[in-house]
Amino acid sequence: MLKKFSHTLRWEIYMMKAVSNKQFNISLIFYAAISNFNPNFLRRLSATQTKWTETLSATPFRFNHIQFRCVAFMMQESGKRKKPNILVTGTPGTGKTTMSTALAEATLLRHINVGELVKEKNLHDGWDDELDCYVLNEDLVCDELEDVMEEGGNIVDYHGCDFFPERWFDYVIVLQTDNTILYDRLSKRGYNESKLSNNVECEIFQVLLEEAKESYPEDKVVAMKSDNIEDISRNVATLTDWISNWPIPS
Ligand SMILES: Nc1ncnc2c1ncn2[C@@H]1O[C@H](COP(=O)(O)OP(=O)(O)OP(=O)(O)O)[C@@H](O)[C@H]1O
Repeated sequence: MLKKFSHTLRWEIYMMKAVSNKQFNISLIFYAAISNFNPNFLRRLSATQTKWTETLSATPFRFNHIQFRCVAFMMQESGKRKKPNILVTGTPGTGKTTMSTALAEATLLRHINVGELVKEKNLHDGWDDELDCYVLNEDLVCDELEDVMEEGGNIVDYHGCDFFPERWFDYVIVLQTDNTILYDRLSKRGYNESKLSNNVECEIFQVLLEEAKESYPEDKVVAMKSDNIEDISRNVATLTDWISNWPIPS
């Protein structure tokens, strides 16, 4: 009896901490729901009724009324992020890494350079000689990022955007650069003629902007000019302002 009580109490303390830090996950939630909790504790947690109740009605779990509300509340809370996630995309050379680094310094958000991550963690299916780059494995990349994206507070930098889950991002920034400036930047990198013209054409036809508009709601997608240092400073200031005013969930 005493053993059961102390086990329950330990879980209650753990759950209270998890709830206040918003660090719970679905398995923990179900554990809570099917555990023998003190009704007062469950009542405290279930103060908020949510639309998750409809989802929960469809599950095979049999909850009592209080457990049901408790789980609904925690599921709703677990879907919220304390900090926004930002995707910075654009043709190679438009300045994604340069701007993301400066933005991460200004906001203390985490900068994730997907190209580097793919190399570092082997999240690819080998090297493409023709395109002169790794063939990214989208499933491996998404699996690798899922947990940190759920947490929030990430600046993801990649020259593609259509394979990430839409729900991950609060803002999608598409950097754009004047064609001749981009040509010069990519020549300095030593790109061969075919890679160079492919990328400049991609910029001329605004391929990344179209991809972003097709993959995310229009109000999340913003194009920003990135021709010179002043553009970077202005973009970083604008984004820092958005991030600091990003709604903290109640
Ligand atoms: N707004 C800018 N003004 C001046 N120079 C810039 C600007 N943005 C980037 N550069 C320069 O262009 C080069 C490419 O920048 P960067 O590596 O940030 O581009 P990227 O979009 O991240 O490229 P990739 O997709 O290949 O990683 C760097 O030498 C950087 O200093």
